[in-house]
Formats: sequence, C-alpha cells, structure tokens
Amino acid sequence: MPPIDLSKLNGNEHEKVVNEIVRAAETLGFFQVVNHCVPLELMESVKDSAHKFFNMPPEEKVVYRKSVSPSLKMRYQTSFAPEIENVLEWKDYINMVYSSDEDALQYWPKQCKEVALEYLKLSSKIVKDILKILIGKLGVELDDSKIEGLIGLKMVNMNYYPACPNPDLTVGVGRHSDAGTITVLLQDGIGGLYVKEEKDDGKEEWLEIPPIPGALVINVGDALEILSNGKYKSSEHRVMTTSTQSRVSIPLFTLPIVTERIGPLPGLVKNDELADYREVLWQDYMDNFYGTAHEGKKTLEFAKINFAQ
Ligand SMILES: O=C(O)CCC(=O)C(=O)O
Ligand SMILES: [Fe+2]
Repeated sequence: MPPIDLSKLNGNEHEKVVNEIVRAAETLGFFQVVNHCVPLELMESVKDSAHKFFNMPPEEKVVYRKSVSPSLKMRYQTSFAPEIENVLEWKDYINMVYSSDEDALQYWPKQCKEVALEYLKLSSKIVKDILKILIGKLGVELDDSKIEGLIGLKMVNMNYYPACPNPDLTVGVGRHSDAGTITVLLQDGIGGLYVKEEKDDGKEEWLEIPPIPGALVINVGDALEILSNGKYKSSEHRVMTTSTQSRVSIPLFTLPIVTERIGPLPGLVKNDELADYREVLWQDYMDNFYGTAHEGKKTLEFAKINFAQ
C-alpha cells in the first residue's frame, strides 16, 4: 500500500486523496502518510530524544516509575498492564499525558519534553484533518467543539524495545487494538509492526507496516469504530522484537475526553438498521480497556451489541 500524500489535499486531487483515506480506514484501518505537517528534522529529534531518555542510567529513570512519579502526566512503565498479564511484553515506555503546555514542560522529562510537545501539536492537526474527512464521508455533520471532544484526551508515548537475544520467545507488543479515536505513530527504521488483515474468505494474514522514511503511520482506534458503527476498522496489531538493534516508536494517541458518551453517531443508524454498538461513557470504556491484558480486539466487546444472545 503506497503512502498517502497529504499535501495533495490542497490541490485538484483532493477528492482522490479523501477516497484513499476513507478506503484505508474502512479496510485495514491502517495507512501511512507523507508530506504532512510534521517536519523531518522534528521526527528525527523525537526519535533521538526517546533514545536519550531510555539510555539514561536506571537510577535517573526510576523516579518516573508509575508507583512514585510525582505526576500522573508522566509515567515510566514496562509491558502494558504488568499486574494482570501472564507474559510481559518486551517493551519499556513512557506515557506523557497532555493537559497544558505548562504541565507538560513541568512534568515531562527534560530529555524529550520540548520535542514531544511540538510533535503532539503538529500531529494533532493531522488527526483533526483526517477525522473531519472520515466523519464528513459518513454524512454526519459535527461542529468543532464536538470534534475536539472526540480527540480531547491526548497522550504521547515513547516505546523502547530493547534488542532481544531470542525474538521467537517474546513479543514487543501483544495483539491489541488502540482504544482511542485516531493514533499517529512515528516508527524508526527497524521494522516489526504487523497488522491483521481479515480476508473475505475468513482467513487472516499479518501484514508488516514497513518503515518508510518521512512517513507517519495512522490507525483507527476503537472509539472511531464505535462512532462509525463499524464502518471504520480499529485494527488488531502487534510488534515483533528483533535480535540485533533496539527499536523506538512514538505514538500520539487521541481519545475522547472521559465524560463523552461514545456510540454510533446520530443519524448514522437509519430507522431500518441496527446499531452494532451501544453508547458507553468513555471513562467506563477506558477503565475496562486498561484493566484488561492485551487480547486482540476483545476490548471492543465492552461496547458491542450481541444479537445472538
Ligand atoms: O511500536 C509500534 O510500532 C506500535 C506500538 C503500539 O501499537 C502501541 O503503542 O499501541
Ligand atoms: Fe497500538
């Protein structure tokens, strides 16, 4: 799948690019974009700053551990939910939640706070543009404040996958979907991100999302699948480890604010149709998501209406 050239949204190929985005969101739920608004130098600095953080001696990193960090806005963790997982993922990461520029500059680590903040702001613009396109194509009109509510919770993670002596025995990130609305992912050149493609004949195949210099990966999350009543696919993905080099990736997760009620958008489910998802309070969805070990798209069942019962 060639990457989508976002600069063409401003020219006479606008509609073609819109259709490429919609098609990708309806099928794989994953695509890559180039010629976006995040400068290449910033992308390099973000990756460098991730290495700077993780290369620090342990005693400088432990102060940010979940149990002792002075702020919930910055946490250094391993795996996904170590308290409940049977097998840990081969991954350390930091989670930087955005509330204001002042908080970010106060609580995020000095090795990466400035570039992470800049990356968050610019990639949020990409999210907003893509979300408007996707919602517009559903035939639904939402005002700007509603769009903001659907992506108002923003967090930048920096994932670090150390080189692994025996990659066949480990997983970088287990099979999961992202909880939120849209994720933007910056990956380095090592590779290892795979997405599950469900074929019409019921078979499945794992496709690699190959590193492309200058590209950002975009994927649909659970919230957007629910909002679109299943039209856009939050896809299952995983990360394999490698034996030779450590890998970094930096996702920006955009999620609804916790007080939003998330269900199929108004007008989307016509009189003679059935909704596939019920409306959930986003805080409840998140509590369930973060309280469950990674297991494919199982977390979406929290909002699914099961007609078989
Ligand atoms: O490292 C990657 O390429 C993807 C990480 C990921 O899926 C996540 O952090 O949710
Ligand atoms: Fe993910």
